[in-house]
Amino acid sequence: MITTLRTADGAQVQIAHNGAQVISWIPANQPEQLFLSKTSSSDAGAALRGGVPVIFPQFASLGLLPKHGFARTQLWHKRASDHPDRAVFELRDNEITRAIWPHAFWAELTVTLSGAELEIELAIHNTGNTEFSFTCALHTYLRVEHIEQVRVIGLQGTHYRDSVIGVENCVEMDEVLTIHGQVDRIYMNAPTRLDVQQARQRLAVFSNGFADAVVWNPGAELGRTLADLEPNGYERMLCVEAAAIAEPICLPIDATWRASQRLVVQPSARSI
Ligand SMILES: O=P(O)(O)OC[C@H]1O[C@@H](O)[C@H](O)[C@@H](O)[C@@H]1O
Repeated sequence: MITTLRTADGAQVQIAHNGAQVISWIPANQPEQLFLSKTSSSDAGAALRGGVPVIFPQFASLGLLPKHGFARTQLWHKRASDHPDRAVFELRDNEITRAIWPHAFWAELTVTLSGAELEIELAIHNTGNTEFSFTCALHTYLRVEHIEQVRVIGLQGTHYRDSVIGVENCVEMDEVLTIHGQVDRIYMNAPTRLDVQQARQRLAVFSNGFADAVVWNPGAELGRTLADLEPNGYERMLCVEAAAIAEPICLPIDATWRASQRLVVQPSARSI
């Protein structure tokens, strides 16, 4: 099932209830901003390759749980919203989640749309009687014209883990990051604003409450091995993820943690 929100000025976002996964975002008078692979798996229990998968309670294979946790493959429940430009989804622990991760929780994803902006907020609440910790991410697949022409600005001086070669504590030297081949990095304590520049637009990626940022592109070789990535799909996508990985979030009983990612598009290289 898919929920579509539209604003009066023509912006539109689509969210699949499976995974509470945003799968399309078209700002007012702009082209589609999110990548969604044409060969995504439609199998129940599989996440779509693209949009904004919600990663919880474990990022990647950095722990004992299944890769990227279970939130992206669970069916979320859409709540009634009092705002036409906002959709709210929730997921509570159930038999499947407890078999993987023995904690009582409630997760809420709030998607808010306005003319040139999309905001996605993730909230996690501990409803159990022991504290727990988790890692998480909003695994945003940006749609790009061509990966080799994309410029990511804002990471210079930030420490990162290079997950391709498994090396910790690298430092980003470049003022402008360009992508050539496989890139898989966790930038720690990343700036709260990154800019993704292309010939015809600039996208500002703001994060609030997520300490880390992940930049991922599989490159040609790994891309070919991903059955759900369309041929040469790596050329048309770049993941810029808002994440909490390096310092897992420790949530006491009855506490709530919230963090968000906000995307703002501008047609030219003007600053926002
Ligand atoms: O193929 P998946 O499970 O969707 O994961 C995609 C990628 O997600 C990224 O966030 C990770 O940094 C990569 O290591 C991983 O390969």
